[in-house]
Amino acid sequence: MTTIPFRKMNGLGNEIAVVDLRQAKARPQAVVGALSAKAGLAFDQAMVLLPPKAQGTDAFVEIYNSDGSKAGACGNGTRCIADHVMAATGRDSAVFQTAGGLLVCHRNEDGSISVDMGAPRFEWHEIPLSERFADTRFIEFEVGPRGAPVMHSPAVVNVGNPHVVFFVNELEAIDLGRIGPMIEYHPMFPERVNVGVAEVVSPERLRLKVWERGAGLTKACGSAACAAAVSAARRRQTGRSVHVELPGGELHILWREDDDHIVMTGPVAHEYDDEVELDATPAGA
Ligand SMILES: N[C@H](CCC[C@H](N)C(=O)O)C(=O)O
Repeated sequence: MTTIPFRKMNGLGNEIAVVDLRQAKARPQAVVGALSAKAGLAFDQAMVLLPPKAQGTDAFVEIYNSDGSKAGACGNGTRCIADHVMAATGRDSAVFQTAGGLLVCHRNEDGSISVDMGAPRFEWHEIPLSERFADTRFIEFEVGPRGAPVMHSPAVVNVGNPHVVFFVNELEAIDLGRIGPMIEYHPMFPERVNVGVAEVVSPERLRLKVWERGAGLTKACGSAACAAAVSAARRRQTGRSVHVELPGGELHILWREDDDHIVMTGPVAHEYDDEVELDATPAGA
């Protein structure tokens, strides 16, 4: 029987389980399966730290949604693992590598954590979108009984993971719990997609709610906040520095002009430490 410690955290209510396997010999999938089966634990994402593969990084990170699918980015989860690593090293910076690229993190004077999420990607194949829809001008979805508000002409962007962002005049009119899965699984998105619905409050402020790929409605989604901020700025509806209000709280997003990188800043919360039991001896132990 192998026991693996984990740390339960959250980023604005986005439920995160942090598992540090840099010194442990255990298969990430087995650990995530044990976390999913653990009574009383609910998480949106599990952030699994593995031994670093690149010089100058603290860990290679695998990101698992609650449905077991893997993701290339998780903004809220990255702030959580940065807090975990900085608490252990005593440094105020941390660097991670994921399938989506490098994530450079630092702690600010006020205790918040900033993450350089890299540059956004907009090309059809980078989102990715299906070639079947290459001549599509825009995506339109009926979102309620006939005549109800229809969302259309969304933005699509990859910030390490795929996002589609609809801009609406009244966020409350959209039943994202109902239409989120319809869009997440739409054939236009061969790797599925995170679905954001945003309302522009001012040139410096957005309101956003998110249906997450592989996790459903969450209280906050850092990468979706990045996607919405970049999309609003591209449409000249906001500037490049915006506050994004999510159901769980507020993030600041800066889309830098000089290097095109997106910097997300926000809080983290450490809830408790616990452990999970792994049945069989891990392969390669
Ligand atoms: N559901 C996302 C991963 C987690 C994103 C979110 N929790 C965040 O804070 O960015 C995906 O499958 O791409």
